Amino acid sequence: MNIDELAIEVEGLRLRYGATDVLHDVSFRVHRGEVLALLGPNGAGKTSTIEILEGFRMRSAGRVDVLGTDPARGTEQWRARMGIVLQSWRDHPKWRVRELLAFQGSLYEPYSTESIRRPWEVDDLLAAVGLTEQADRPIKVLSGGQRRRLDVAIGLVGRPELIFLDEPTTGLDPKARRDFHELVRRIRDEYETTVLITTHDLDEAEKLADRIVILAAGRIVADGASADLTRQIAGHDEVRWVEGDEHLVREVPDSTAFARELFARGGAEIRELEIRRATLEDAYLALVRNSESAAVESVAVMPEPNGASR
Ligand SMILES: Nc1ncnc2c1ncn2[C@@H]1O[C@H](COP(=O)(O)OP(=O)(O)OP(=O)(O)O)[C@@H](O)[C@H]1O
Repeated sequence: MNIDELAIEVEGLRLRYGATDVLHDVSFRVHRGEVLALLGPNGAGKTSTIEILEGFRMRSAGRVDVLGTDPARGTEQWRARMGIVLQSWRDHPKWRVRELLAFQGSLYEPYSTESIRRPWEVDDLLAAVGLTEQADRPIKVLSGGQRRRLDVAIGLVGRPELIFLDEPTTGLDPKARRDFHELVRRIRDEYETTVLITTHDLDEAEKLADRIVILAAGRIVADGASADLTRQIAGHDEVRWVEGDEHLVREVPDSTAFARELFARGGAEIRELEIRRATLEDAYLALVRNSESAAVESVAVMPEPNGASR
């Protein structure tokens, strides 16, 4: 894999619905083989951004390049190199799981190449998404989580080089969610698939993504590895303790040094010391709050990485 190759490049993207700007000057890049999580509160512009990248929505301004092509001029051949898993499930109640995947897969046969054999063999794909037992069942009898796995399988059947996953784990139980995370790691590691995932689950973003981009009110407010976002934006640990009758709380940059000083000063008086490290959720909430209270400049947390941090 050429780690310097870009799968997605977005520069100065703007989108306007009527008189309202919903994306203002959005710029980010995704390297090939990287997992990027796009986070942001409801209405931030995530789905609009993804739809522009997929070629389903026209932008108002800016430059967009996805797998070497401007999505506004994407051909069928270009589209066949991408997989898409939408938020809503398209109903095919009478089809059986295997039949549907075989049919969807057949659409990709003309796009098979020497290096990427399309489609994904159905039994292997069923095993990869954990639907082997449901292979011959009609879709209407699947549980919500099983349907979600089928959505993911439909997104993968064409062996995409780039897959868009819009809130893919909504409605999955913890075991299915963990299986799904393993599947994403596998398609990245074994097939070098680039993954762009939107989620409201910060834990999921932290576990899965090489990099996180946070969008708030149509602007990028952070772009970096999750550990860097947490450290550089939230940056402070919370220290709680009881001294005499008083319950005290401080936010400090270095909790170890603070605790040392505290004991040196207070000695036997200090009880119930608790230290809580800032989490990605703290960083996220701080950023979204800032962006709501003021027009914040984009925060480049990390220099553009030389590829995925694995
Ligand atoms: N067709 C449309 N016409 C007018 N406004 C729209 C249209 N589609 C979306 N919007 C507005 O654009 C903004 C961004 O919407 P978008 O769906 O991209 O947000 P999102 O980040 O995906 O939100 P969620 O997390 O709720 O899915 C919202 O304010 C939404 O109301």
